[in-house]
Amino acid sequence: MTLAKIVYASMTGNTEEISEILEEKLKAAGVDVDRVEADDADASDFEDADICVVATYTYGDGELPDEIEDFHDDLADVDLAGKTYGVVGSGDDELYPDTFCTAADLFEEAFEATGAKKGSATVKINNDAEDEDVENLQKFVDELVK
Ligand SMILES: Cc1cc2nc3c(=O)[nH]c(=O)nc-3n(C[C@H](O)[C@H](O)[C@H](O)COP(=O)(O)O)c2cc1C
Repeated sequence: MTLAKIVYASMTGNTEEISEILEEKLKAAGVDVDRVEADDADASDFEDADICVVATYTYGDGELPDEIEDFHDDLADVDLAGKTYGVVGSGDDELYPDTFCTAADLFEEAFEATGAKKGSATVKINNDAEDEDVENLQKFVDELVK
């Protein structure tokens, strides 16, 4: 069976909820899911997954949250050739228009260096997921599993 691993960072709950939506939709598509908070995850965990997903908010001035920084940096040391990856970001496009979801962009760059194939365009969500975002997350999952 196909295994997806979702690693997420969330301070106030928006990204955690997004990761739960992703888990639910992947399971509905017949995929086994392992969803782990960044603090408890290691980049090498992705080595036994078929689909690798990161969901992260953006902090500071367009920065990675502290708790997912090591995970991000350690992706440079893993070989994910043959696997599919996808990234989802939560940010605030009104308060931080110039750095909206840039942590998600940093993960996309890191994944590109692992040899994994991008399964879907990065989904960027303004704070918590609304109906339109949930539809975009469904498309994201559909593309990752096909
Ligand atoms: C101090 C601070 C800095 C932030 N910086 C950014 C930023 O640079 N870019 C952005 O898109 N969002 C930024 N945000 C907004 C959060 O990423 C956004 O509220 C997100 O939904 C939080 O996710 P969470 O509920 O999973 O913690 C910032 C929030 C705080 C509190």
